[in-house]
Amino acid sequence: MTSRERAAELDAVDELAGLRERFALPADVIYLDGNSLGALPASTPARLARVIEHEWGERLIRSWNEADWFTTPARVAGRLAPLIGADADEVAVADSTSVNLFKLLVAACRLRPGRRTLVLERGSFPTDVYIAGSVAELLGGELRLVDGPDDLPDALDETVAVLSLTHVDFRTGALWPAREVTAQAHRVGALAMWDLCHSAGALDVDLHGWGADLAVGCGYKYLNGGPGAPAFCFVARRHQDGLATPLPGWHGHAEPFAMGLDYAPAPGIGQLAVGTPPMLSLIGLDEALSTMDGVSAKSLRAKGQRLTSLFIELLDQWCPDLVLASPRDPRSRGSQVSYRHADAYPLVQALIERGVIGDFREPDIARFGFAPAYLRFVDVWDAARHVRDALAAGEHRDPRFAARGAVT
Ligand SMILES: Cc1ncc(COP(=O)(O)O)c(C=O)c1O
Ligand SMILES: Nc1c(O)cccc1C(=O)C[C@H](N)C(=O)O
Repeated sequence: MTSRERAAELDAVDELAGLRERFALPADVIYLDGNSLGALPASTPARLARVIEHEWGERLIRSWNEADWFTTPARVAGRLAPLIGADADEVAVADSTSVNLFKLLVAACRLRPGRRTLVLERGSFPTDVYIAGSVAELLGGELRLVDGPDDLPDALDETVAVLSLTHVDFRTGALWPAREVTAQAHRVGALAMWDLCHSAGALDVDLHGWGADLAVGCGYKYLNGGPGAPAFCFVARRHQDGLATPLPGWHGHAEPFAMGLDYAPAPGIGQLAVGTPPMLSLIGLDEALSTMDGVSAKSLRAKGQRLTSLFIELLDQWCPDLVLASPRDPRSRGSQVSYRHADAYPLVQALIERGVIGDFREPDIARFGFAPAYLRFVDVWDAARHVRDALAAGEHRDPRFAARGAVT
């Protein structure tokens, strides 16, 4: 790929090209941070304005029934399920990923009585490790951390209740082979749980195909639900009879308005609801998922692989000294590309000033996320060009960018 015209040709034959206009992206920005906060769907402002002004403002409490607020979580779960290879009644949309990790890690230990070891990867997103550590402490169990796939045979034994892994490494984009690793956990009788924060909406997640037991993920990255949009949980149907949440809130009660003092769980996945759903955020997620209606996870994944491969190919040519931190094989990589660089922080700031928004992750990672729903191949070409030009101009050494100001 040597000319921008070839990138434009790829856009011309891209079957997902039409999706871009469903998003409201600033004209002067190339947005490579959809793996942290997804873009705004064009129809979300009007939908939320209607909900605020009419459903909340005019109809007030009546909207819980009239506007189907009570059934919205299940409806949103139904829209999300096909993107993660699950059935609608195996998915709950509620709370944050952190809270859902807590609910499902405790539930996993309860589904495997007598076992109290939780196995996680040291490089997991930190919240996963914090929550699992707390669950281990509360249950009098052990948190065992592995460094990678080679450690699994030693770490997995008959004491393990659950192996919980982040499907895509948030720093490097490296991907766990989910089907094989799920089977490995099952061979010792453990459950396999997947954190899909960096997968849902960009990768061909296939929870049924993998044989996964449990999963969590967030709604505000590639699913574009908006900042702090509710997260999701998945519990395979075969585990739902034995499911026992540690957070028995009234929205997960079989009869919330009976207001009885005894907790009776709602059937199936329903008990994973806890308190009142954040309706505005939830409806934001509903609207965002409606922009993906009919879009297959497979086609998103295929485009994401081509976008990331093009970025790597261009930077290999133009900046051969850059150290790729992501796997070269697109099948082993999520929808992001990361580079290690001594000046990664100022480099990212310089790029942001140029309108190319990626992010920095400690200690030395410049991270670029490629949301297949709204990025074009010409964006990839332009972004790579900016990386080349910023480095060539020494902008990463500009003292203006040295001080760590931004936190995201
Ligand atoms: C892999 C992963 N897990 C968990 C989280 C935490 O999600 P939340 O802030 O919704 O709890 C994030 C992002 O913040 C993440 O990237
Ligand atoms: N959840 C975030 C937030 O509240 C503020 C800024 C960034 C985030 C993120 O989601 C970060 C993201 N999980 C990551 O992979 O780094």
